[in-house]
Order: sequence, then structure tokens, then C-alpha cells
Amino acid sequence: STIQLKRYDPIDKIKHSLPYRFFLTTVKGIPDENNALNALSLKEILSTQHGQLIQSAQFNYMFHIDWLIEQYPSEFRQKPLLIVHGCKRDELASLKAECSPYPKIELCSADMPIPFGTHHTKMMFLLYTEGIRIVIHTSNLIPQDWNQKTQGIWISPIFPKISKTTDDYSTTTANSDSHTNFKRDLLTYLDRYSSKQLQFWMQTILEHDMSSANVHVISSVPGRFTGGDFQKFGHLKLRQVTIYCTLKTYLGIDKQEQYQSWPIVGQFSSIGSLGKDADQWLEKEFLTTLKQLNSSYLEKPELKLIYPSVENVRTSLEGYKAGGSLPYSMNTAMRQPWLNKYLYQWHSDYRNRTHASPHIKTYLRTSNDYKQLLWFLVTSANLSKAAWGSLEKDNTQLFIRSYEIGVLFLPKNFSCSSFPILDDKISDSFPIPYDLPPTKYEAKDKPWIVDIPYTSQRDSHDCTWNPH
Ligand SMILES: O=C(O)c1cnc2c(C(=O)O)cccc2c1O
Repeated sequence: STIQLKRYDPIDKIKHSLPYRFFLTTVKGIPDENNALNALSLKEILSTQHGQLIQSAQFNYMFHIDWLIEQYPSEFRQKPLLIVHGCKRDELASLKAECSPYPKIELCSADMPIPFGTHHTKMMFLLYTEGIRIVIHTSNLIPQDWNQKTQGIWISPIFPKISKTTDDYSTTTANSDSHTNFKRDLLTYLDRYSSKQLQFWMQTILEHDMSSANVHVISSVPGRFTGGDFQKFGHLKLRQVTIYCTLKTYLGIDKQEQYQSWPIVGQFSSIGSLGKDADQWLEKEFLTTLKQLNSSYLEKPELKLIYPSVENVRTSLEGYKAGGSLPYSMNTAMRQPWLNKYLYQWHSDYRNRTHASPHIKTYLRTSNDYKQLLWFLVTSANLSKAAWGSLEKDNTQLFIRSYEIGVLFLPKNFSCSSFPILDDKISDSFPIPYDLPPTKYEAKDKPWIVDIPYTSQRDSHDCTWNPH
């Protein structure tokens, strides 16, 4: 008889996920045991089990308001809810219309000063009577993003209110932040919205003790950053934080040599225009940032990019429809055929999610034998200059178009020099979302491109794909 699977409640799942607190979303149509422990649904995140909700904020790109409200427990559906979005013109009009039946919903439109920028950030602030919880994730607030895709979630502890020993919080802020400067960096990010409604949430965050946070915030906001702001956002922030991992002092001299060749893996659900060859941005800027290669080392780490092939999409649980969330356009792809040699398939047999099309975005550095992780980032940022930034003015200014946010796991914040991976026998193996080593595209494989037809082979629903 099949073992009666214990239904784990969200509190158990979070306990089991410690110290990483990193989850995938539950997937309909795969065996229960692959949804049992390190997967959460939106209803589980919003469950009454976590405490008495006072109010919340939802940062995102796409919203289905009626569906979102339904994911809150019925007793919380009238609580104040701030929706932070980047919608304009008719999208703003339809968002307002969707919100009109709910008097407690307030809209906060993120300032979008730069063309082609988007408000990609996916984040929840959940204020309970006991404290505040931050959730940073990769799913839009629409049903299909929580149904049969692979998505990532980092869920914070419920940070307790600072006991009001002094009448102002400034003195306590210093000791109510984490070694990873989680509170400082989150406030730096929020400050860039210059929004009155977010003032309330910034003050609330100030008033809570976040010293237990063990991840770094890696975010992007639209702007041109130089001087003191130069390394605050985008790929330069990632560089600034991961530099520990290859510091001689941290590793010891000999080991540093060894780490230089460790491959870097990027995994994402869309790709921007990256230039006419890898030297424009991918290798010269993005890889340079992630590998911290000082010129003295000859070995260049490999960069492996995981992005679904047409076949990965065709055979996915959603079929070609999954490709609707993989908006890599022909206009962009045809100008960068050189990128294809970096591409690897989406494969997640060990998590039973090979057919749960990825909308998660992750970046990691791993040992040559794929047994150790040097760092791991889950983020909203796809592989694009708009998200990560591009250097200007002779590399003295970083130009970013979009709002993005993610969390970075560094071994040093978990008292180790690297994270063990893919060795289920080791209880504290890091729960990476896909199989390593990654699987190269086959000769016949092509990257999924959203705006061309696929009619020669039908998908898992016996459908073809004909973009209008
Ligand atoms: O999650 C996101 O932030 C995000 C952003 N953009 C898109 C697009 C597009 O921009 O055309 C098309 C389809 C899905 C997404 C999507 O899921």
C-alpha cells in the first residue's frame, strides 16, 4: 500500500526548510511527495497558522485581484492591502477596475522613469500582531503562475517588534539589523520608490528586529548609479557581496586558485538583447562580475545558461502555453545566435519538476564536481541589461531600467565555506531547483521563442502554438 503521506502544514514545512527557508511552489500533477516538504502554495504562505494578520503589501508585475483576495483566508480578506505595481495607462485602468470592489485595497504605482523598464519585483510584507514577515519570490499574482510552474520562494522569520527601550528607533536600528545588512538594504531599495504609502512600511520595518536574517538583499531600481551608489544595485551589488567567496583571507591562498575555475550557472525565464557577441556585455561585464577573475588567473570559469528549449516547453505539463511566460522574442533572439552555445535545458528530475516549466530565476556558483555551492541567488531578475544594469561612462556608472529583488545565500552566513548539494543523504544539502550538472541542448534543440508558430509537433495537450 502506498505510504499514507502525512499532510505537512506550512509551519512544519518552514521548520523543515531551516536554515535556508527556500521553497518551490507546489505543482498540480506531480506526486504528492514532491510537494510535501520543500514546496508552498500561496494559500499556505497566507495561512491563519502564521498569526493574526493586520495588513499586507504585495509587490508584483501581474495581478489577478479577485483570485489574489481568494488566496487570503476569509477572515483576512477585509484587511488593508497595498498593491505596488508598475502599470500604466490601460493596464492601470483595468487594475483600478479590478480593485474597485475592495475598499481596503490601495494602489501604489512605482515610478517608472526609464523606457523599457518594468516593475518585476515580487515581494510580500505580511504584518502580524506578533511581527512582520517578508516573502521574496518569483511568481506573478495570477493563478497560472502558482499552478504547474517551477517558481522560487524565500520566506523570512516573523521578525519581532523591537521592544521600545528608547523613544526613537535610530539607536536600536544598529543592533536590530543582521550581519547581512538585510534591513539596511531593504530600506535602501524601498527608499528609491519615494512613495508616501511605502513610508508606512519603511517605518514599520525600522521598528522590527531583523537581526536573525541570514540572506543578503540583491536588488535593482531604475536609475544611473555612480559614486557612493555605484555598488548598491544590480550586478555590481552581487559582485560586492560575493567577493567574500573568493577572498584569499576567506579561502586561503591555494584554494583561491581552485575556486577561479568553478563554473557559474544562470537560470531564467527570459533573455534581453545582449549585443552582437559575448564581449559586449555577457562575458565582459556580467561574467566578470560573477567570477571576480583578477587578470592573473588564466582559467576562465564556464558560464552555463539554463533556459527552456522548445522541446522542454512542448513536453511540459502546460504544453506550449508555458511558453506564454517565456517571452524571449524572435526580434531579440535573431540578433544573438552566438548565445545558443551557452544554453542548457531545463531539467529537474530530482525534484520531479522537469515538466513544471521554470518561471523561477536563479544564479549560482558551483564546484567543478557540482557537489559544493559557493553562493546561490533566487531573484526576479532575468538575463537582461535592463534587470542587471549595464556600465556606462567608462565603467563609472551603472544604468538600470527595472525594479528587481532577490536574496543571496552565502556559506559564511551559515557557518560553512560551501553548501553541500544534491546529496540527499546530507540533511543540510542546499535544495537547488534543478539537476546539476546541467544538460546541454541537443543538436536539434532551439531556445523557446514566444512569437513564432510551432505546428510540426503537438504538445502534451495535443495543441500547436500560433501566436496571433
Ligand atoms: O514575471 C514577470 O515579471 C514577467 C514579465 N514580463 C512578462 C511578459 C512580457 O513582458 O512581455 C510576458 C509574459 C510573462 C511575463 C512575466 O511573467
